[in-house]
Amino acid sequence: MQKWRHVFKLDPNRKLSDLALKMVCTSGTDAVIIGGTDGITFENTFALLQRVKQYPIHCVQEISNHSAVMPGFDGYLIPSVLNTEQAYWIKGAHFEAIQKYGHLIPWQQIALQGYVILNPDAKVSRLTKCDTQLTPQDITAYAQLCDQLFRIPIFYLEYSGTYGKVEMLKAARKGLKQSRLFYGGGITTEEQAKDMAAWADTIVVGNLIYYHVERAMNTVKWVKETPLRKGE
Ligand SMILES: CC(C)=CCC/C(C)=C/CC/C(C)=C/CC/C(C)=C/CC/C(C)=C/CC/C(C)=C/CC/C(C)=C/COP(=O)(O)OP(=O)(O)O
Ligand SMILES: O=P(O)(O)OC[C@@H](O)CO
Ligand SMILES: [Mg+2]
Repeated sequence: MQKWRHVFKLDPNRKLSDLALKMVCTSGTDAVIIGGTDGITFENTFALLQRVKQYPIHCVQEISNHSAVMPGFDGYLIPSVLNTEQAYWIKGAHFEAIQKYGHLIPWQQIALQGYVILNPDAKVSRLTKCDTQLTPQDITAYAQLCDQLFRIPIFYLEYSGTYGKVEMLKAARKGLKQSRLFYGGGITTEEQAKDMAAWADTIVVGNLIYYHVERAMNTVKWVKETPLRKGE
């Protein structure tokens, strides 16, 4: 995870042809994340994991509900939503999962992600009732909260389904010292990929795989050829 520059996120609740899956897994991306907001079950997660396992690519699960928790992944990403008032999405679901699986949890393979979700129309925003009306100053403060106070290893700026604002990414970068900065949301063009890759350590591409897989393949090179800027 410390070296990831580009990753694809696959949704077990969406159809993907064998050819498209092969393209994703042999694209040169650094890892495949399996997860999504709704309709995620043990069965569809298991089926997708088995398909991805045919390829020599790191595959991690991003856990969004208890019933899909599954052994066999190379690692686990656990979201915690920072810009919600609902404690359940910050730590409540996590408490329940630990009560259920505590004795089985491979702690060394787990990383927490501090999410700030900024697209009000994404399913994940509606689910977690997050406050998306944030200023760049708010984003810098959330980044500091994540990094300096909570010491969470990943700060994830999430625009799922829509392309975000570079200014928000710059504001996040300002507040970070240790945490990695993930950006995900609406990347479809070379310019978008490069503009975000200049500020984020890791770029996550999801939806594009499902409607234009050839273009999604290009995002790997667009991101990887972009140098990372750490200051203005
Ligand atoms: C051996 C064994 C059993 C191994 C596993 C052990 C293990 C790792 C146990 C789990 C420990 C643990 C603490 C789990 C946490 C459980 C949990 C349910 C946490 C809550 C996570 C959370 C805040 C979910 C809310 C939704 C969310 C933030 C999802 C992240 C993914 C995301 C943002 C997807 C984007 O949404 P998408 O579906 O693409 O949306 P659009 O359709 O709108 O684009
Ligand atoms: O699906 P897109 O909009 O590419 O976003 C990627 C990822 O951040 C979703 O959780
Ligand atoms: Mg999605």
